[in-house]
Amino acid sequence: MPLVAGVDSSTQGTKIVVRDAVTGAQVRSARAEHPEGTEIDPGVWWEALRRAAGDGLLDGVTAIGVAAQQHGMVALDESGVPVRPALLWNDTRSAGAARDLIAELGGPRAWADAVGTVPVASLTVTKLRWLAEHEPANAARVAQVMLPHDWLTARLTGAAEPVTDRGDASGTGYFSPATGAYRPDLLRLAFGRDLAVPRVAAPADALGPVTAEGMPPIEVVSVGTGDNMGAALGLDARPGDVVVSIGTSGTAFAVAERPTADPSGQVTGFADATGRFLPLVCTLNAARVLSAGAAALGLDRDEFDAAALAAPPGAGGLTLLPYLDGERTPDLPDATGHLTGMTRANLRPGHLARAFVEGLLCGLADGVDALAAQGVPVRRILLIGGGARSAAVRAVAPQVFGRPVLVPSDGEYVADGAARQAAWALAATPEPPEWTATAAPSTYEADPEPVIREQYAAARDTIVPPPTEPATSGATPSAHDTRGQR
Ligand SMILES: Nc1ncnc2c1ncn2[C@@H]1O[C@H](COP(=O)(O)OP(=O)(O)O)[C@@H](O)[C@H]1O
Ligand SMILES: O=C(CO)[C@@H](O)[C@H](O)COP(=O)(O)O
Repeated sequence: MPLVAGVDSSTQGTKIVVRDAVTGAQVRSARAEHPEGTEIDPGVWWEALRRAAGDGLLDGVTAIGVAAQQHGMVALDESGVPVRPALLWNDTRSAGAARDLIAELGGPRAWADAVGTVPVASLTVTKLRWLAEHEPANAARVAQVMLPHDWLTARLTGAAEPVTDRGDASGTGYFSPATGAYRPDLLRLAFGRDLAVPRVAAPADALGPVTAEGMPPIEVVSVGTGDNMGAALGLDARPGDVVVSIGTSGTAFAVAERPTADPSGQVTGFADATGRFLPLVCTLNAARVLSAGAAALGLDRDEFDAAALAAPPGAGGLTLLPYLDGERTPDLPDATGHLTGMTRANLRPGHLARAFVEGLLCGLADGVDALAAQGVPVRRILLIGGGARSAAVRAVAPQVFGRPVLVPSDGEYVADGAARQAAWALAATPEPPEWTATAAPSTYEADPEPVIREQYAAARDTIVPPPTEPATSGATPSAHDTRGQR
């Protein structure tokens, strides 16, 4: 049986799965951690990949693909050496650059029309501006810019010409998913001059063999993609499915046949890994809200979940706005968390734990509303990512989203998507292979508890300014919307 491997190089770690190319059955898997931080030497990703791939994990593998955290700026000199550590998607130092770039192009709508996305600090284009302004000596040495998955794919193949896909390219801010072409004018606007960028390959292209020293002789490397695009492919998400991922980032996204262009900036109009589109909302605060809450309360994960589940919906009036690392959606890069509604009666560990779980989920429910406002159909919600392993998250999610929530069997869906792309490149078929060896998701149901989102919306609206450009494709701008209480 031919074997394929998928790599997920995400913020907190590298995960690799090896699957049967035909059925998709999982054969083995491994992971290696990344250090904390919002900038990192790309070599650390490579070493993590090699560690995870150790002990013969990739023996017998015929094709491999890499999906990685989106947006990270890997800026390289003439000889392909990084001029500085990569700035990651969750680094907010370029928030001022984002504001400047929006003004210089003529406002948020101009950006949404140009590239489907209004820049925030996460986008590569703003990091290039920051580099040009704050580190001119480094900027002067930059010859080419690429994304984390592009860099890892180039390390695997050793190819002189770096390659990317339209999914990951769509998160740069200088590529239009609607036209499928780079916007070198926007790169120049940000950086002041041209830079070499990777060639955008077709979704199922096969790039050639792995040539990296110390790696097994794998025949085919696929084009790879961004991690959220990888998850959509790994889950085989179809129109009507909204995936809510609780990893380092919180994301809500859906596969769409048409591009989106949300001038309110809440929905980023990305491309997917199959030739379609991937409207997406991303928050900076997700699974680590749970670990921060548990640490503050001196509880382990299970104790934290049990405490949250013992408290009532709405936590007796306690509400957390979980902007612990600043926030991206809503666009509040310098925000901190807010805990409101404290009384002597609700200042108890269980109520606090519940407020952390509810605050995290309400931010993502706002994201689902923002997708719906762009015309994205919401028929099923699929919950994935490390945070979806939490019993409290699984139980509270249907109360917050106001509908049942499906939790696919525990797995690494980003890595699975990269593996499925590798199998696609191997098969050279028009569509990705249908994998049959996937378990049915578990369904979590509960009565909607509108009080949770009402409290959250009231707290949020005291600090979130109304959008300067309202969302246009749907009914209501979501940052001030509690329609998720269906
Ligand atoms: N049972 C659990 N309950 C709550 N959080 C969890 C659980 N298991 C893992 N996590 C959290 O999930 C996060 C990792 O999720 P993952 O989706 O792998 O992130 P990323 O892809 O960004 O590296 C970590 O912050 C970890 O603490
Ligand atoms: O910036 C985004 C999406 O636009 C993030 O979703 C990153 O792609 C990082 O993902 P995780 O490490 O949380 O999976």
